[in-house]
Amino acid sequence: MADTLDDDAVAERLRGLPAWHRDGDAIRRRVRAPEFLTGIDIVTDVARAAEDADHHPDIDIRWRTLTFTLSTHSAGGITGKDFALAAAIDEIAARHGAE
Ligand SMILES: C[C@H](O)[C@H](O)[C@H]1CNC2=NC(N)=NC(=O)C2=N1
Repeated sequence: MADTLDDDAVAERLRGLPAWHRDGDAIRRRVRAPEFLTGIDIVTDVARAAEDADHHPDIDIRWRTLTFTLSTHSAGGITGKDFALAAAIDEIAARHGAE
């Protein structure tokens, strides 16, 4: 099981991923897709990355706005796995022209 990161480590890593913020035991970002179906493509690509990593986000879809929430449930907090998937989500969002 991955170790949870302490508050300072979470804050330090968030500085490298400015689209993300902390909410309790999770990190979260909103992605605004150019079109609804582009948002669904983003969700599909994130789902594939999540399966590859065996680490899965909570995803909220509202028209063109996607919200991704990452936490390591088995560890009861935020771990390096969450930041690795966060970076992958940033790359996928950028590739699809999302903000
Ligand atoms: C057995 C498998 O590795 C676990 O159930 C994984 C699957 N995906 C997961 N995703 C997230 N976000 N947290 C987990 O603890 C987790 N556990």
